[in-house]
Amino acid sequence: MSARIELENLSKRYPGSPSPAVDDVSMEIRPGETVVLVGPSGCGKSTTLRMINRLIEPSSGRIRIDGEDVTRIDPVRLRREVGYAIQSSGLFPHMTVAENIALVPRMLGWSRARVRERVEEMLVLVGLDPGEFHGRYPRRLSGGQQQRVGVARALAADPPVLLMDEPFGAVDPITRDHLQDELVRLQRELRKTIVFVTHDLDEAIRLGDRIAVLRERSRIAQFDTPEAILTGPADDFVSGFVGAGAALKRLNLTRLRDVRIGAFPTVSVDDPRRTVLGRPADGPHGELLVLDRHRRPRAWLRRGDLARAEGFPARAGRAVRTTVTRDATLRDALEAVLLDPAGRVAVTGRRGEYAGVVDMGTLMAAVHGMLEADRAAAAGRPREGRPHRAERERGA
Ligand SMILES: Nc1ncnc2c1ncn2[C@@H]1O[C@H](COP(=O)(O)OP(=O)(O)OP(=O)(O)O)[C@@H](O)[C@H]1O
Repeated sequence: MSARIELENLSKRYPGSPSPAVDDVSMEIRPGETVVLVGPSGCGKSTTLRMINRLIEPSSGRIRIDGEDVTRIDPVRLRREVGYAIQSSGLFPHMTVAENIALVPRMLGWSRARVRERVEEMLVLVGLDPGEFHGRYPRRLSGGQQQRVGVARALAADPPVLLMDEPFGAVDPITRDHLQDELVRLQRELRKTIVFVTHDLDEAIRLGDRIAVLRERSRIAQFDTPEAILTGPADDFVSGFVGAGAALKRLNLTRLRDVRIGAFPTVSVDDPRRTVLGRPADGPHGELLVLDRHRRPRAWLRRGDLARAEGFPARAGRAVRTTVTRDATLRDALEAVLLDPAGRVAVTGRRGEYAGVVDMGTLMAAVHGMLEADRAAAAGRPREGRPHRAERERGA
């Protein structure tokens, strides 16, 4: 369920301000896409966003959701149709996690049983164990957990539109990366129309199907795909904002699931010694990867390890310490490969099962492929029919 959002000559002048905070903005956001508004502090991103759910009334112009003027939609229905998540989660401190999530469904008059069921469902969706978190108060949650509850609350009434104002702004960088990945995963399932505000370009690149780079008074400097903005900034303002390292930033655009990962020789802990000895360690690193009974990467095995180990192969080799998931960006994978003493890292699927091995060779081949595609695009090949980010990542 998703909806089209149209902003039409939208302006906002705060009382007493000499100039408008938002000046004559028009844009169309397609159903099911994630649009990120990015721009320097004070340029009017939040004001623009909050006019969509009427937390702020426009001075002039119009906003339509699926063709309907939002000023005509009654406030209760608007809450149902537009979820809203903000920095520092905005949870009510005197309410439990469950009560916070139940807020809009209750307001809509859902039955107790339905509300209870929905709360559980939302907690599972954002990766929190209902038994553990249901009755907790927000002050007893970490920053990242609070943000998850904030997202669960915004999604509780299954709104077609989700507005997010720097929702991950207040958490540490690692948690933030994680929450961004989770949002990409959620969006793959939910396909909401999301408008997301941030001043962090990397976040915009990771999350946006399209990015609107805003300058002062929310004027649109460029509104396009992340690739187009990175490879063809419209003017000096955008290139200044994109800054140096555009090629490196591109690594954030691609996930391991989208690139070819070469096969690597593997054996199982249950394989008899003879089978393992018969298996040449013929990978690019002269190693075999030992998988446990659930096919999870367990140890790297070299020729020399074969003779030494007792209880072989279960206790042989070097334990696998770092893995990356297929949802990791190439940048995350590059970081892991650079930090790995042997320059290779095992890739895993959702349940930790083996999915391949990446090394510099894999990453370079992927980057070269991307650059070639860029050159082809620059040579004027049509880009119509470009699938949404979520579809691209599903491999559609
Ligand atoms: N309630 C208000 N009254 C008067 N001026 C306001 C009000 N809220 C925001 N402004 C002004 O409007 C402009 C845009 O603010 P807004 O919060 O929309 O920007 P932003 O791009 O979201 O900024 P940031 O990234 O720093 O959150 C700023 O100059 C701000 O000072």
